[in-house]
Formats: sequence, structure tokens, C-alpha cells
Amino acid sequence: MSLFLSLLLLQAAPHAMPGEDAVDPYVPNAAHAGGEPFTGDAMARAFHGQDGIRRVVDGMVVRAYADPVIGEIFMGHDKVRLSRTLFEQFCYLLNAGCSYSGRDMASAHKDLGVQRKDMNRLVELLQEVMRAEKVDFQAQNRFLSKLAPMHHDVVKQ
Ligand code: HEM
Repeated sequence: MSLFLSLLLLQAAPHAMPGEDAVDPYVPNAAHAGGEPFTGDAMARAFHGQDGIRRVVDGMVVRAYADPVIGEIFMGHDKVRLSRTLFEQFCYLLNAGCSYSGRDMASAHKDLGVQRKDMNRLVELLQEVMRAEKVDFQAQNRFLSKLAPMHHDVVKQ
């Protein structure tokens, strides 16, 4: 793609990083993150700030794409965008100073056919990376509880 076209697309989607595929237009909204952020800075500190959250997200994304159980669902989807929007979402929910610019959970997952077992597997991978990041166990569980209600929008009913 020419530099001119890349710059034009970046202007049309102001949050997008170079190399991201275009998605259908939508209006960004904090409610798309699927939950209210924690209050105070305890959770952000437990995840070691934005640098720690970045390590957790990148570790989870790498594991998800390579995973024998759920890798197939991720294959062919834009890893650059997913890494960015997932980071924004986690950082927003953990009250670590970000806003979320991605799609709502129902729209982002509507054609993926995610099943309960896939959700369980992703949670296992997230636990693995939170442990590697040495996130306090109680904070891990608080975060998982924040994500849990989103399964209604993620898992195919
Ligand atoms: C609570 C659990 C989950 C959360 C919080 C979550 C969060 C997200 C976010 C923030 C995005 C990006 C939205 C955007 O860029 O506009 C996304 C996309 C995606 N998610 Fe999830 N997700 C969850 C569960 C899952 C599961 C269990 C799977 C599959 C095993 C999955 C597979 C995907 C895929 C493949 C995409 C890319 C869709 C696309 O490119 O159009 N997600 N998810």
C-alpha cells in the first residue's frame, strides 16, 4: 500500500496503527469495553502499570495464535489491531490510564463461533501470563471476575 494511502486510512481511523486491516465503521464508545473500570490504582499497580499490561496482552496474543485448541479461531485475524485494542481494553478496565477505541464484544465476536471450551482455554492462557508477570493472585481473580460476564457476548449461544 502506498504511503499516501496509509496516511489517508490512518486519518480515517485515528487510533489505528500502521499495518492494521480496516474494519467496518463504528462509533467508538467506552461502553464497548464491556465493563466499568476498577477504581483507584491498586489494580494498575498489581499489573505493573501499562508496561506490565502490555506484556500480559502480548503474551496472551502470542499464546492464543499458537495454541492447538483455539489458534485456529485467531488465524487470519488482524494480530496488530487485536494487540492494540486488547491492550486498550485491559488498560481501561484496570484503570491504568487508557481509553478503549475498539468494537463492542458482541460485534467483535459475532462470526467467530466461540464455544465455552474456547473461552476456558483463553482464560487458562491469561492465567499463565498473569502468573509469569507475577500479578498478585487476588488481583488476577478480580480481573477474571471483571471479564467473566462478557462470555454472554463472546460465546456462541
Ligand atoms: C472475556 C473474554 C474476551 C475478551 C475481553 C475479548 C476481547 C476482545 C477484543 C477487545 C477484541 C478486539 C475488538 C476490536 O478490535 O474492535 C477481540 C477480538 C477478537 N477476539 Fe476476543 N475476547 C474475549 C474472548 C475471546 C475468545 C474466547 C476467543 C476465541 C477463542 C476470542 C477471539 C477473538 C478474535 C479471533 C478476535 C478478532 C476478531 C476480528 O478480527 O474481527 N476472543 N476480542
